[in-house]
Amino acid sequence: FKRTNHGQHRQIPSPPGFPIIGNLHQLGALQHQSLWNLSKMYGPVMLLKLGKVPTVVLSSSETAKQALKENDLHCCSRPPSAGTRELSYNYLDMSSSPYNEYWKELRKLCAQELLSAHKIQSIQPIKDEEVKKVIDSIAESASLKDPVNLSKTFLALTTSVVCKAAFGVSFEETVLNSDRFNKLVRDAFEMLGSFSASDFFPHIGWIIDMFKGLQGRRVKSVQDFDAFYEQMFDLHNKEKQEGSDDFVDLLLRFEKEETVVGNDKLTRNHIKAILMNILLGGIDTSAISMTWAMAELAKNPRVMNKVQSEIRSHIKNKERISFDDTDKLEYLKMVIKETWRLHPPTPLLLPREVMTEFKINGYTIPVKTRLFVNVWAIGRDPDTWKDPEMFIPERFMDSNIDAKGQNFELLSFGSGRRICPGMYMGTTMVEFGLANLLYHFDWKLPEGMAIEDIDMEEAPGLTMSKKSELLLVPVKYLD
Ligand code: HEM
Repeated sequence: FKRTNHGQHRQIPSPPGFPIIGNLHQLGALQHQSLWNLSKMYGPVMLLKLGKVPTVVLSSSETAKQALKENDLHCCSRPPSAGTRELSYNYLDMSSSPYNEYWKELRKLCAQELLSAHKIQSIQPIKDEEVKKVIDSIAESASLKDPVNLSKTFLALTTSVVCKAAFGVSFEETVLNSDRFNKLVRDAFEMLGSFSASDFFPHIGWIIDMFKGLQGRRVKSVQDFDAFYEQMFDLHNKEKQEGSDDFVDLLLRFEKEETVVGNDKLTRNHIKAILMNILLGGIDTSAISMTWAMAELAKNPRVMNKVQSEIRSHIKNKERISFDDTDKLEYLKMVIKETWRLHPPTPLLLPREVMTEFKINGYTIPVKTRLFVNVWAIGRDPDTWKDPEMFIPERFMDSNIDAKGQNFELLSFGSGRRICPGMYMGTTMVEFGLANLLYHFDWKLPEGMAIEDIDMEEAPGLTMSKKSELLLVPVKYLD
């Protein structure tokens, strides 16, 4: 890195580090927060050495735009990582595949066949049914005046919707509701979120991972998932339901038709890797978004009242909210954007790897540099946002800013070639889930709890969930 920068290039500002570990010790448990604090001293383009890996962190909307828009093609690959290699069947999935023909064709296939607006609208009956179950269960708690654990409720909701869309409705009782399946998903999230030494010390890190037992746990997690997928494929082949076209049905059809992706025919391993993306990309992010939104609403009764009035005046006395109803809820959409500004579910996006040298703010970013975009920091940048720490959805009134990847102030889904392909699925899930819970119930704090007691601490991990579970007491709105 030094050689490339020597003489002819300006040095990228960089905090001093130690030999071998570089700046690793400066990454706290909440990496986006540590990096934000460092960026206040070293600027919006900052170089860190994480173990052996040169890493550039971008912390302003302007520098994010230079990378993700003006130079996207130079930096839209992904770095190799031991954790994702195992879970992705050697990078056969969308999120960890390097930028190449295979990734381009896979992404196109998934965008058209699995995650298109048309396909997502076709799974609306699944959402309707799952949300209805949630409402019935909350109504029971309301009649007993019991608090509801909203963190768990949202996670269970998104798990059922994503799994039924992916694996089919008919296996709900036998497989998807089982403890075994829930544990599989939990373990995989843990693997992805855990610190892996081999990602920072390419030649010796695996030894540390082995001693820590991480490597063994990874292999076990993948083996368990593999067995689960095989069981699913068998069930789909044996008990094919007429007219059913869940994601597994579609992918097995592509396999049968010998569909070519990149240079390979689609195999079972490709299908497993794609399903892994759907599960790990789709479940957590939407549930986290809904939990943070409800926590902010509980903390801000004015906003809670305003969003509920909007929903209730639009829906009137209908028993169920339809998919189309949510489209008209402008203030709810602002509440969600404001939630994503302060609590982006993936605060550093997914890491990118530079493929060809380019410049940001006049600094040269060499090939193979790892790139993080600190979306969390950008959402709190006082140069962009007035009163950045305050939850004020009205800031989006009369503003064109949305989270679809063109406004670099709000990058909850990323931007450029690697932008989240599940954006429509995620957004509609969050809008629909929140609209229903806010329409059917008022929400009070548990007895003895004051607004100041709502804890907004974040939990460490690849995705940023609320550390303590959110408990609120529902009061039924209509009987
Ligand atoms: C509120 C919900 C969601 C949020 C906030 C979110 C956020 C993100 C972010 C920030 C990225 C990285 C973008 C980048 O590197 O520039 C990403 C990538 C990805 N997301 Fe999502 N996501 C959500 C829902 C979903 C859903 C529902 C799915 C699939 C069912 C999904 C699948 C993926 C995949 C496969 C990638 C990797 C794309 C690639 O590298 O080509 N996400 N998501």
